[in-house]
Amino acid sequence: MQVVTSKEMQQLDQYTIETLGMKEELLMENAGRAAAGDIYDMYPEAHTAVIFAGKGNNGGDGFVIGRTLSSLGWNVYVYLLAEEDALSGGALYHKDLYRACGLPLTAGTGVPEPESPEEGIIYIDAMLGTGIHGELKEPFYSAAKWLNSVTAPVVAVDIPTGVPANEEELPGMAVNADATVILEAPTLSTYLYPASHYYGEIRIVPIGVPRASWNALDQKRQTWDLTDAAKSLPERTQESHKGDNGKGLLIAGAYNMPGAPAIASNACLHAGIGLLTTSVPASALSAVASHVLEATYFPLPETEDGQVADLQETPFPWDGMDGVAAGSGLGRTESTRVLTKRLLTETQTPLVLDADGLYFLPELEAEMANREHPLILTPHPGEMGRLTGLSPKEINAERFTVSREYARKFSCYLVLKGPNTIITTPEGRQYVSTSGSSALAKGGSGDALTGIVLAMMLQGPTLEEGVCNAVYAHGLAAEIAIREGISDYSFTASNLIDYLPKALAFIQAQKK
Ligand SMILES: NC(=O)C1=CN([C@@H]2O[C@H](COP(=O)(O)OP(=O)(O)OC[C@H]3O[C@@H](n4cnc5c(N)ncnc54)[C@H](O)[C@@H]3O)[C@@H](O)[C@H]2O)[C@@H](O)CC1
Ligand SMILES: Nc1ncnc2c1ncn2[C@@H]1O[C@H](COP(=O)(O)OP(=O)(O)O)[C@@H](O)[C@H]1O
Ligand SMILES: [K+]
Repeated sequence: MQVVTSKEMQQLDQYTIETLGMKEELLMENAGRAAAGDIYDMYPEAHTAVIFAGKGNNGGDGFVIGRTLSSLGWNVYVYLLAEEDALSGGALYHKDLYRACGLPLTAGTGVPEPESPEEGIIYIDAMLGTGIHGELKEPFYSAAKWLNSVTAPVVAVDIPTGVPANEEELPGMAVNADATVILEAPTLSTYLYPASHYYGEIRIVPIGVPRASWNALDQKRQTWDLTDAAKSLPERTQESHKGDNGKGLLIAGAYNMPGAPAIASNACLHAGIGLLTTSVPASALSAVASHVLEATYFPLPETEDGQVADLQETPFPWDGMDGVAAGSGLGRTESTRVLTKRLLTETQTPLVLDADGLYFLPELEAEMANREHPLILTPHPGEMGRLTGLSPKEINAERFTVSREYARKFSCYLVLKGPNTIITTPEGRQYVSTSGSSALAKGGSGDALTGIVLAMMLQGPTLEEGVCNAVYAHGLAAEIAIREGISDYSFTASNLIDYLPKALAFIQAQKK
């Protein structure tokens, strides 16, 4: 599923109408019909739709939805928040058709009187869609406020009115929908927070935009969902041996941080790696090994307090590896800086850096730029802030743009974590993972992700797909755990590791 900006959506629309010759009214008919069908299925007990329509195309969709739901047996009322003569194009055509069908319409700039709550009423927000600019003006401001006060379900068409489509700051007022029926493709704000909270349940309906229109659009941003994971996750062959499934080296931890390497190692092993060597400061080894039986170990020299030390001459076994991951729990000492520099310059395989492994990168930009082998960085917004000099708030407001600029600048794969983690390739292709749960907002979740990325990037089929699958499976494991009754209070990275086998089995089952 492609993810677009409002401008890209307009280009798609324009190509379909002007170049391919599909009538605007027909495209709107398709859109409204698809949305109405979805709303009808979503609320089998409902019998009445109260639709708030604007004067643009979002309002035009509202008239089609009204007419369609009426044909399906519902009572419908449209409140047009504009004078009737303000409409033009497809919206005017569908308003006239709605009226010609004898269906009720109130036009003007007032907001309807509040009604007593009644079972079976659905409010539909078809006021503004991707055409919004800036703060909501009247009468939409009051109408949005009014819709936010009703107890009945509110379904937004395409975008909740007031929410910008792109990476813009949320205005003071927006419709807080229970569900949003997105037409054809989601826009950026669907996957940006806090904007995404306003969407409620996300439902995406195809509206029949021809493939030719999509092919003409130069855009490289999409979701990564169950279908993508199932399609790309390679089948394990009967005759494979451990060497075929990737040999990885994980460098992590300290005497007082044995959890990070233990979690990352277990996650890596459960995500399918053939052979794992875990490298931890010597005094942490027995604690880690007692939790991870399947790894082999490469102890690191350490300081008196059990942190990595003096790694300048350490003969790391990376020559025999297919991939290396480093960072979690290493600390931010000079030794970590030395290690990070050696990793960037000496490893001849894909390299994953996370947590403390990201800390010294602003001092090692030349080494990053000169690196010839794939580099995969997995920062959370705080770490991304350190890499870019921006605040986490600024990062989250422009997650797509910030990730793309950084990944292209340093030719790296960037996994910007958070709800709807974004994976960006060195060429600027972007994937938004649709899996995840707020249960993951706990120490250790990131360590688990590092391990899963190390394992899955080595499974392929390409590194890009492997990294996307790692992020997807990580989020799905948390979702399944919550679905099966684990409280999001209690959920830990250990639960995530326990549920990873179910998540992978679920993805594999979709292949059948
Ligand atoms: N792109 C596509 O492929 C399709 C889009 N359709 C619909 O078209 C919508 C976009 O339509 P439009 O471009 O006409 O735009 P909208 O219907 O979102 O709104 C445009 C109107 O809102 C006003 N407006 C903008 N910002 C405002 C603010 N802050 N306060 C008050 N009024 C404001 C503008 O002056 C303009 O009159 C989509 O969201 C979707 O619902 C569908 O009809 C068909 C297919
Ligand atoms: N609210 C949330 N919704 C979905 N995923 C989340 C949420 N909060 C955190 N995550 C995920 O959990 C992981 C946390 O990683 P990180 O912040 O590095 O944690 P730590 O370093 O403590 O292990 C990331 O994969 C992130 O995407
Ligand atoms: K809307």
